[in-house]
Amino acid sequence: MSVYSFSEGSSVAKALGQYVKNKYDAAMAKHGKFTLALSGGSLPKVLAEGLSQQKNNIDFSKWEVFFADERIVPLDDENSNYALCKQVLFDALPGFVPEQVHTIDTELLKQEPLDAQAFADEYEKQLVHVFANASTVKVPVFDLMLLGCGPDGHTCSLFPDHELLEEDVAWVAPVTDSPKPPKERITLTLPVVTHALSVAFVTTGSSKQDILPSVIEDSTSKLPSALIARAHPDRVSWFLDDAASAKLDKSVLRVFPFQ
Ligand SMILES: O=C(O)[C@H](O)[C@@H](O)[C@H](O)[C@H](O)COP(=O)(O)O
Repeated sequence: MSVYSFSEGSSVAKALGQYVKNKYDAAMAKHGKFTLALSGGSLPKVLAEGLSQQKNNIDFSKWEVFFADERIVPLDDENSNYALCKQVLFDALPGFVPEQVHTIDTELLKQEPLDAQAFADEYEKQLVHVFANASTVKVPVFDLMLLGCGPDGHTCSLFPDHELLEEDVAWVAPVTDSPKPPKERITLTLPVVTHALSVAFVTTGSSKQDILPSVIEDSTSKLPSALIARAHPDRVSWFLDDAASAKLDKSVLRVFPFQ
């Protein structure tokens, strides 16, 4: 696991931009596109700042973007992860192809009562379509997952002690009891997240400093972020600021290698 900590948010953003560009280059060399899953929360703004410094080096039309989790709300709702990403990323950087940014199917919002499972099933179909040559593969393999980590150790919409941590069949699952509002969401499941070629957690601010030692240093932790980080430690990077990393043992911190 590579854990990086930076003195300020702008340095986290710059390093994240360099890291994503590096993963994008590797994916382009391998299969001519870049498959990415994105979380909401604070991540999109940090990512946007980092990518704005790389925009002349990246062809965003080659990006195939899914949401690692999404709230079941209209796409222009203030709670929509898509709405936030549209504002700071897809409209702000040149070249994103709308058909390659995969949103929840808002037609399903018309159904009463709301059927979260239907949203998950439809989103899984979009994954099947994009990862079509995955017909022989049990799980889609993303080039990169960009995730947050909540103060309770949750990531995506996978919450501590939740039954979804046992899910080993579905690629996308409904959540109807999210402790973080809104309650209704869909999320990629652990099998999908842990099969990604690379996973980066982007976590800043002092509200994260108490949980990070359990997530990063405790090899027995059952917290969702820890389960992902431990699945393939060599594929996992953490982008922290010094406020978030304050309670980590300094020996876990690495020097950021990309320039
Ligand atoms: O839709 C969501 O709620 C997010 O995808 C969620 O999983 C987020 O990544 C974490 O809660 C961390 O959020 P912050 O970075 O804002 O703390």
